[in-house]
Amino acid sequence: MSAADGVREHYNLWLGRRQPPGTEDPDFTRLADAVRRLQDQFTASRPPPALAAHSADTIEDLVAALAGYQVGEPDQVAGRQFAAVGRGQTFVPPVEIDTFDGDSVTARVSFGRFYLGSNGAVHGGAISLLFDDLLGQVANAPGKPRSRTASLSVDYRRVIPLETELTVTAHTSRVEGRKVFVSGALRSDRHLLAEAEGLFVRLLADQQ
Ligand SMILES: CCCCCCCCCCCCCC(=O)SCCNC(=O)CCNC(=O)[C@H](O)C(C)(C)COP(=O)(O)OP(=O)(O)OC[C@H]1O[C@@H](n2cnc3c(N)ncnc32)[C@H](O)[C@@H]1OP(=O)(O)O
Repeated sequence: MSAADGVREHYNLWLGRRQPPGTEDPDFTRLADAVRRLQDQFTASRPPPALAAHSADTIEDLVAALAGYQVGEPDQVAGRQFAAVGRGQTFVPPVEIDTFDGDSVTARVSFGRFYLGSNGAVHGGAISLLFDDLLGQVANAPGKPRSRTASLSVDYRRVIPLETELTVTAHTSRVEGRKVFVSGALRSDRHLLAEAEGLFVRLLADQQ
């Protein structure tokens, strides 16, 4: 298997996996962290018009500079910086793994201002996003056949606070043929905040 195939094999599957050799990109990871901070600052800011216009000019220059370096999915580095919290991507909130035994994971997460829904609460879609990504990683743990989300159900038990360190857990609850059921929970230090049940269906050869 070539190095390129090795990267493809691990396409966006990071939990329990090492960074494929030769794919580390610390400068890109730093860029992703900066974009993430930009998302938070942008969402929270109310700049005067001149600063808004100047910021737009600056970002448009950056977009133009990056336009010359677009690559296809096999060569993408975003989301594949497995050693870094946030993985060099800016979509899923950064999850810091504490334990993972192949079937269950415990981790910490904090939602920045970018993920605000309203009235101080994290957007419900961001919670589903967190669960889909983490439960999906458990379903696709090393050595397991590839699977995709068929169904994801989230129960929102309490308002989820921004900018607060929370604990997120997930574990495989059962496997029935091609169906892998993964459960998840999000907790503060005092409360259960949300729970999720995911069904991940193992792919057939022609669905890979
Ligand atoms: C290359 C792969 C890479 C993996 C990506 C990793 C990225 C990591 C990113 C992180 C992770 C992010 C992950 C993501 O976000 S993955 C992205 C979001 N998900 C998708 O795009 C999946 C789209 N759907 C499909 O492709 C097909 O529907 C699949 C493949 C899922 C099943 O279609 P297929 O034709 O193959 O199977 P089947 O229909 O015969 O069903 C089989 C069994 O399943 C049961 N069933 C099915 N659906 C449901 C349902 N909704 N509720 C309850 N049950 C359901 C069904 O009754 C049957 O049960 P049984 O009768 O046998 O008992």
